[in-house]
Amino acid sequence: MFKPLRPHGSYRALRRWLHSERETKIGILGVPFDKGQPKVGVANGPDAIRNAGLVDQLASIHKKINIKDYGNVSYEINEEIEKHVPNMRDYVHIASCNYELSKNVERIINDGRICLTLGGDHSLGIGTVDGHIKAKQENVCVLWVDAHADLNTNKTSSSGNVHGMPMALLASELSDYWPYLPGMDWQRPVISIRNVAYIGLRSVDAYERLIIDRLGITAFGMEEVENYGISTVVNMALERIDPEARRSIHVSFDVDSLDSLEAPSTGTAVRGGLTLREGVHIMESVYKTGRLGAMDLVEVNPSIGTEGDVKRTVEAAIHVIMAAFGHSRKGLIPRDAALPLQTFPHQTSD
Ligand SMILES: NC(=[NH2+])NCCC[C@H](N)C(=O)O
Ligand SMILES: [Mn+2]
Ligand SMILES: [Mn+2]
Repeated sequence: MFKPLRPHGSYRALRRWLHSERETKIGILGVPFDKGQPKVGVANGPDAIRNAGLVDQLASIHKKINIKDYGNVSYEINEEIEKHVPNMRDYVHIASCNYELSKNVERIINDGRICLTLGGDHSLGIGTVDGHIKAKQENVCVLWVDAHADLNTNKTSSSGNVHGMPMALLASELSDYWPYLPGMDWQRPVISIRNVAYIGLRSVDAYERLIIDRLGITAFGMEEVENYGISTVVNMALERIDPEARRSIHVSFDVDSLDSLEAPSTGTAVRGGLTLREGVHIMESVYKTGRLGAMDLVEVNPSIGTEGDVKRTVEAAIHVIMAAFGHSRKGLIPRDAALPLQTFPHQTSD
């Protein structure tokens, strides 16, 4: 079925490879952006995650983790975009911020790092997927882990919130459904929807459902997670979007994919979602492929809920990120260390 990138050798060698320390270079990018949805607070997501100790925790996974924090993306309003686009709130901000974001993501990946983008709302997926594809010359597939499909166009959206639209802007099959978007010429509808899979869906608008069915989009909703189990679901998703196991994987992880009991501090929480264990399982599976190219962790809103809710949500986000970069619930074998058996006291021979 699904073939992880691995050295040749025995099953034991493969197991060892999967559960040992692996050189991992990470570039962290914060996007304190909230204009893709109406609630205040989500712009503080990146700093809430950093302040909870993200970098130290990542560094503690093992010694071969190399982390560089590139800080937060800042952008200036592109004055030439005076045109607004119907039913896209704060369009000018969306276009300007994602332009900077795409360039930053492209640069971080070209620096040889896996780009970890901390949101901010999910409209930033426009820039991160675009930058990833530019850096990898198109050879990218996307796993969109979300309660929502984020597949509305400005004609189908009932909210006008652009965080409900990024996938529709990225998909080449939907390019004819958009009007000309001033200031977005850098953004090509870069990816075929055949290279995209959803996991976690449970709040899908009518037109989004129509598009998913018409285009035959790979979509594993909560029902499929129940029917097959998360392990089979991730393997099937990767098999569909990356059958030859050679693409760079982009995971866009909306924290609202998790059940609202696990991640209450988010703008559009939906009950009945993934457990934290399932979220972690998804990222462990992606890590094992060795082909994670970029990950977004979006929609953490520290202004929603109690202090305890915020803490739980941020911790959940960090668990999911840790799994993506090699933290193993089984424990890791130090790659170079030989077992110092002679030093175990119970093994001395008398
Ligand atoms: N990234 C998100 N949380 N998106 C929620 C989208 C909700 C709804 N489908 C809309 O278009 O407004
Ligand atoms: Mn969502
Ligand atoms: Mn989303």
